[in-house]
Amino acid sequence: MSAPAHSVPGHDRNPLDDERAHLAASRAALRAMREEAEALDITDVAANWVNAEVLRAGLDARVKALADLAGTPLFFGRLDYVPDRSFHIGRRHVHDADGDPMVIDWRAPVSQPFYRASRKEPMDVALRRRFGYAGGELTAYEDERLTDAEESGTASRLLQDEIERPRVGPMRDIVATIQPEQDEIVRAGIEGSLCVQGAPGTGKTAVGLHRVAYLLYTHRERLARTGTLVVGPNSSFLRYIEQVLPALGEMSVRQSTVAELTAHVPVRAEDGAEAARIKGDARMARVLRRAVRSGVRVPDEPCVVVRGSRRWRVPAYELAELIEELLGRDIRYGAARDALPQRIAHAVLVRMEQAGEAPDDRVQDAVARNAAVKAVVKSCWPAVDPARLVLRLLSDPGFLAEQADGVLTAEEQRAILWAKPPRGVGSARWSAADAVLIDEVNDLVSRTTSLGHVVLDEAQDLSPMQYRAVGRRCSTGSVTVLGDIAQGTTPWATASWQEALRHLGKPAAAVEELTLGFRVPRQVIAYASRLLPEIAPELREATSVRESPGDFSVRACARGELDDAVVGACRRALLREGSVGLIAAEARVPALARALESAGLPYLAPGAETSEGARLTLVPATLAKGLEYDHVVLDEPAAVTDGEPDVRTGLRRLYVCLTRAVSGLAVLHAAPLPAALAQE
Ligand SMILES: Nc1ncnc2c1ncn2[C@@H]1O[C@H](COP(=O)(O)OP(=O)(O)OP(=O)(O)O)[C@@H](O)[C@H]1O
Repeated sequence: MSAPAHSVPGHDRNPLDDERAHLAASRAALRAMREEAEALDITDVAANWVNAEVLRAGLDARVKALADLAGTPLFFGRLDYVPDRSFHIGRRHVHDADGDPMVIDWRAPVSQPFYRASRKEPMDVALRRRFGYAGGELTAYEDERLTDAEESGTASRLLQDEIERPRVGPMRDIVATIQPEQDEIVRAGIEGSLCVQGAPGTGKTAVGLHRVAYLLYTHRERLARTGTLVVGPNSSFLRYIEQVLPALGEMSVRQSTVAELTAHVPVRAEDGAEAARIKGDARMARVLRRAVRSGVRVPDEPCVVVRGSRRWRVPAYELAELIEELLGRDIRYGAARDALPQRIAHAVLVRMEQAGEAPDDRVQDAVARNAAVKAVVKSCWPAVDPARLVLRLLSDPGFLAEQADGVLTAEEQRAILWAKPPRGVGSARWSAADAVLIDEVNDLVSRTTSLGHVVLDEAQDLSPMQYRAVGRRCSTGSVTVLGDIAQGTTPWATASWQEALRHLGKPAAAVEELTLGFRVPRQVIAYASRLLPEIAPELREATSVRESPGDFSVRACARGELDDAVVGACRRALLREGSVGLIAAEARVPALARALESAGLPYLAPGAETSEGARLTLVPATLAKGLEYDHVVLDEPAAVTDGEPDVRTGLRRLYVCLTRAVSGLAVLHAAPLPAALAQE
């Protein structure tokens, strides 16, 4: 590979000049494409006002997608195929006035070798060129001649610079530097569901977002119809990632937390760990299924329908057969309830025909709406209100005992019963886990609409019932599950991906592993990995592709000096380039906030966008997951572990906090460190 070049011997013209000319021409072509879209007159083609509005909205979206974002390179790479075909690769497709491509979308099949081709497998690529930019200006290029036996393969400087670049602001796309093992996940087919286990900073979130962009490009129409969804752990995380997909030209992807997906009631209470664990257990699905059907009964009286002067009688045993038959079928409770009046009406029609009448469909519909038929349905297959049903289950010990018999122990039942039963759905103090139970009942009553593809990030933290809630939102679509078992910090965190996939309803999904760490410096990841034998002994230690060793320090202070020392560490970190995250146990946040304020250091809350002018964020340990900062100051690890209900969860929380750093980590403590971290 040649180093970033500014001139090439033997050539009069600097290739950079040619590339700059191509960049200018591509920009002009993009401008022309946008102007053409803006100028399109739809009055002749749109038959009516509604059509015109739909067309206009589509065009507006197209014009927006054609914007030439200042500071974002229009292309970042080039592939020369043998013989003699060359493509520039960028975020979007650009063509000239004749329709010939000037820039190819990174997601197109011809772009794939940019990410995958190697000396071992050149994939017909003679030359791969990467471009370096400063702002929107092309400043360097780097060539790899994959079929040239003379050239030795060395690491790409531009790639390395991109990885090491200091961070500030929200998460960025990685489209110019997706690595081969990541690309395999990004471009995996839409039919198969996938699960990715990866250590901190291996790019799981980045890969998941690029995968959505890839699938939208490859299956545009299908996914426009069925929809896509990205599920993340909390709103500050979603704010951190929300600009990646729009930067890739994709505006239509919904991003949500599990809590938002299941927000059927206002959540006003928090469960204790034991109650939450039981409510999140998959056995609850059995209890709920039973509870939904608990009101179904067989009648002991016939149904008598009066029409004109005649009375038609369906005997009780025949009604019972209809109900038994519906119970035995695998259809939703609500669908069966809708079907029952038609079944009874059909039984009446059979009798009419036997009596020589010739009733048609309209008669059947009328009979189905007859008061006597409705009365049978009401008493034998009662309507179920999901929130009311869950309320009854959690407040009526007798009802719960009946539905949970043989499924939950008496002790478990006691643990989930409300101490003080609420008066009604409106006044109940619902917890997040209760909302998930209501979501399950909703689905038992009427099927939840499935999306085309769902990306589930930080998946290790979900309870089995939460997996089920996500699973029904992709029951006929596919899912990409991303997570790290070692970062599971809920009492119900999943122990194995196979189990999680079963609850999601995708037991056949392949489990892949990402192994290269892009975020955390080598020394820091080695330090954090000392916790692995205790928190996830089956997992391998993460690697780091970062060249710079990073700053790393652990400092013991006297108890009374800790706050000042932490403020001092933040000050020092702010002298460097990039964002600074002060991570601390929730209980320590108020004291540290006061210390920062009296020191005159302004700070942000997690999720608020960092900028050159506001680079320090005070992050409670519970919200650190998924985020990253150039420099991390970690306050009092013992307080972080003490904030969790058990030792393993505490150490896992600490592992998450230790692995947020991009360039440097300073650990400050007054209390003793956990044993694994205390050893020299
Ligand atoms: N191929 C790549 N090129 C450049 N940067 C990358 C690449 N892959 C990942 N990164 C960067 O590494 C950092 C970590 O990525 P990401 O947050 O996706 O990791 P993660 O596996 O989700 O981490 P965690 O488990 O801690 O949530 C991000 O800044 C991301 O942009």
